[in-house]
Amino acid sequence: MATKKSEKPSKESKTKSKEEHKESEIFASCSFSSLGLHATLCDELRERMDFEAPTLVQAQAIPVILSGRHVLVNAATGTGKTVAYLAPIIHQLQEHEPRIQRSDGTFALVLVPTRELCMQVYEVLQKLLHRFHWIVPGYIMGGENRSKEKARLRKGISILVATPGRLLDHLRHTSSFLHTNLRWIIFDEADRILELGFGKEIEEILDILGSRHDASADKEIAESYISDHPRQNVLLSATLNEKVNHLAKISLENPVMIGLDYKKMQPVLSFKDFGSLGSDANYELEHPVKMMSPSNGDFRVPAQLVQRYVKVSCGLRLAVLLSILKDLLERGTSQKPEEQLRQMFVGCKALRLHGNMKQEDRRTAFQAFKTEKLALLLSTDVAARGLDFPKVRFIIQYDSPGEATEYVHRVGRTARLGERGDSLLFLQPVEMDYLQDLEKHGISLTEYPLLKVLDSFPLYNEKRHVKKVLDLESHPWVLLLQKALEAFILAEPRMKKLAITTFCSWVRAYAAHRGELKRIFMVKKLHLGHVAKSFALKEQPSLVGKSFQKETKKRKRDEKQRGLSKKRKFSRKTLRQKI
Ligand SMILES: Nc1ncnc2c1ncn2[C@@H]1O[C@H](COP(=O)(O)OP(=O)(O)OP(=O)(O)O)[C@@H](O)[C@H]1O
Repeated sequence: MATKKSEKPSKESKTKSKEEHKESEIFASCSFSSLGLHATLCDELRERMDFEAPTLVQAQAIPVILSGRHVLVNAATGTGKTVAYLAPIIHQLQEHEPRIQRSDGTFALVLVPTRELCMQVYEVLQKLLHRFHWIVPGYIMGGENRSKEKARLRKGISILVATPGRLLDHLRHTSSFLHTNLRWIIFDEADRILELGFGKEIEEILDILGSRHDASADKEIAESYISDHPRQNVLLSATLNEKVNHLAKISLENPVMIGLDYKKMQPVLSFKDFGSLGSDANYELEHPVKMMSPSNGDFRVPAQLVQRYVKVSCGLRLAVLLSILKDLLERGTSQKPEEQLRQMFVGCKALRLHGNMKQEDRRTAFQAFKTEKLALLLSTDVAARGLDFPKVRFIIQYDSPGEATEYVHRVGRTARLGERGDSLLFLQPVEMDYLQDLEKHGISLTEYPLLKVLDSFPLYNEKRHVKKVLDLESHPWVLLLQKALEAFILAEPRMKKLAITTFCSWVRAYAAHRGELKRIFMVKKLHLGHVAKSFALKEQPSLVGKSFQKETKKRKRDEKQRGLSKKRKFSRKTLRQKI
C-alpha cells in the first residue's frame, strides 16, 4: 500500500534537491558526456529527463556496458538502474553506420517481470529516443492483443521490452519477428523473473536466441545463429541471490560485477579496480559464478528511508490501519478545522492494482497513481518491483511480505534517488520474530508511536482529546472505530459478502508462507475470530470459520483427486499469467 502526499516540486526545488544529493551518496561527480555518451543523448537526458549528472550506479555501469562486457548489477532500489542500461544501448545504436532500420529487426531485448514495469521502461525509452527517430522502441506483454503485437514485430522494433511468457510465445509463433541482429539481452529485476517461475521460459528464450553461452543443450541452434555482433547480456536487481546464480552462469560470460560486496564472494572473485571510475565496487568474476547467500547477504535499502513497524493484534488491524492513514493524510494540515480534515480523508483518491484486474483497468490505475497528487494505492506485489511512481511518501505493508527480498523491493517504492520516504510494517504480536529475520539481512526497524498518534485524535467530534491510554485493546478511539466499521459492514450486504470472501483469501494467503517463514507466520496460531474482526465481520468466528474449513476440506479433497504436483504447477502458472 503506497500513499502520495506532496505537490509536484517546482523545477528549482527539484534542482535544489538534486544539488543537495550530489554531495550525498546518490550522484557521481562526473558528467554523462565524460562517461562516453553521445552529446545528443546527453542533451536528451538533461532536457527531456531533467538529469544533470549520472547517479553512482550509472557512472559505474555505463562505461562497462559501453565496453561490451557482460555485467551483473546490484544497486539499491531507486538508484537509476534503468538509464544505466538503456543509455549505453542507445548510444551504440545511434552510432551504427549505416543507420539501423526497422527492417533490421530487434537489436536489444529488455526482459522484465511485470506488465507495469514493461510500460514504464518503454516510456523512458520513448523519451530518450525522441531525437533518434530511426531507433524504434516497442513492448510486448501478457494481456495485450497478440495480433497487434505481431503486426508491430513484423514492422520491426529496435529495442524491445517484454515479459518472458509473451516473448516466448512470439519467438515460437511469430515467424516475422526478426532477431538475427540481436546484440543485447537485459534482465531487469532478474531474481523476480526467476521467482515467478519463468526459469524454463528464460532458458528456452536464451536457446532460441542463441545466447546461452554454455549451450550444451541446443548447440545446433546456437551455431546456426547468424550474427555479426558479439552478444552482451546484463542482469540487474537490488536483490541478487542464489536464484540468479544459474541464470548468471548460463547467460553471462566473464561478467563484470557492479555493486557486489566482494568480501562476501571470496574466493570465487578476483578483485579488479576500474581505476578511472574511482569505485571500489567493481569486480571481475571468475568461473564459477557464485552469489552471496540470501541468508547473510545485506540487501540494499535507501539510507534515508525511515523504516518502522507497528505491533497490532489481529482483530484491530483494520481500525489501526485507518487511524494511521487518517494521521498520514492530515499531518501538516492540522490548522484546518476538523470537518475539513475529515473531507480530505474521505476525499482522498483510492486506487487499486492487482493481477486479477483487466489489463485496461491495470493500465488506468497505474497511470492515475503516477499523476495524482494525493492518492492511496492498494496493491498486491504486482507493484512491488521496479515501479517508479513519483513522490510516493509512505509504504504500508499491511500484510507481511514473506522473504526479506520482497520487503526490500516493497519499501523501495519510496525514498527513491535520495528523496525522503517512510515505511511501516504491520506485525501481529505472534509475528514479531520477523524483525530478527530482517536483522539477519542488515535491516533494522524502529517502533511506530501508535498510542501517541491515537491519543492525538479528538473523540465524539469534541475538542477533547483521548486521555492517555496505555493499552491499544482498550483505547476508546480504536474501540469506537471498530464498532463503526462493524455497523457499516452489517448494514451493507454487498460489503459483507466482500469481507467474507476477503477473509477466506487472506487466510489462504497466510497459509501459503513458505520455508523458514512458516515458523513465524503460523496459520495454526491465527485466531479466526480475530481475523474476522479485522475485516469488520461481527459473525461468530465458527460461522465464518466453518465455511472456510468446509472450503479447505473440499479443496484438499480435490487436490488429492487431481494430484498435488499438478495443482502446484497450475497455481504457479496462473500467477505468472496474472503478472
Ligand atoms: N541521473 C539521474 N538524475 C536524476 N534523476 C534520475 C537519474 N537517473 C534516474 N533518475 C530517476 O530516479 C528514479 C529511479 O530510477 P529507476 O527507476 O531507474 O531506479 P531503479 O534503480 O531501477 O529502481 P528499482 O530497483 O526500484 O527498479 C526515476 O524517477 C528516474 O527518473
